[in-house]
Amino acid sequence: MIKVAPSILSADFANLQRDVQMAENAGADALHIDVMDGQFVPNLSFGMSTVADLRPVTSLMLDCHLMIMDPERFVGQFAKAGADLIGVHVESTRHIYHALQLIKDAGVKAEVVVNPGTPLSMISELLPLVDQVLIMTVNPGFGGQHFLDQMVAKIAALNELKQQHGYRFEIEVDGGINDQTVKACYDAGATVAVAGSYVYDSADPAQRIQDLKVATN
Ligand SMILES: O=C(CO)[C@H](O)[C@H](O)COP(=O)(O)O
Ligand SMILES: [Co+2]
Repeated sequence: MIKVAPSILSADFANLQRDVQMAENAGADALHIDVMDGQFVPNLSFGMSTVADLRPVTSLMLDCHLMIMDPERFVGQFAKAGADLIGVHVESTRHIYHALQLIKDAGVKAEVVVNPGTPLSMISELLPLVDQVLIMTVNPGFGGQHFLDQMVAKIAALNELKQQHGYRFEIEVDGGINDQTVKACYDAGATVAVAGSYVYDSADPAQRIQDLKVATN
């Protein structure tokens, strides 16, 4: 069964505590927090103060997906705010290895993220270091986009590398996840699924979290 990390990008920001606690009560495994700077992606969202405010209201693991340029400038502050895992895009910095080392030095789980157009060869040297790899299944920046089917082969290729070398990282997928696409990702080797609009744009978001789990059971 896949682990589910609802993305609060599609939550009601005026009722964020309610929407986070709903996810926790519904059996979510983590909370996905999309941080955008208007530079790396053409959108703005949350910062570290949102992470700090959410920390005391949930015991869910806080999975912070940084879609910002030169993320090494901020990883210390996100760790201090209460992040449990910090994801940085390989495309967002000249010093990705250093950024991941900074995350680990801060005592937080480290994740490398790859955009749809970025080949896995860009992250091969990083695989022994990371706790999680995030394969973007949409172009980053917005919720509610369509899943890119071509990414299923990329997930399978990453899982092949994982098995071949005995790596222990989790494989997360993000973008366009619903009860159909989650199964294709799970079958290809994904272990964690982010879902924003599928969960929060529903009349019964708690049921949707369960639906994702049932689809991969
Ligand atoms: O990183 C993201 C966008 O850049 C979001 O996590 C993702 O898009 C979730 O939204 P949805 O499930 O609606 O596609
Ligand atoms: Co995300």
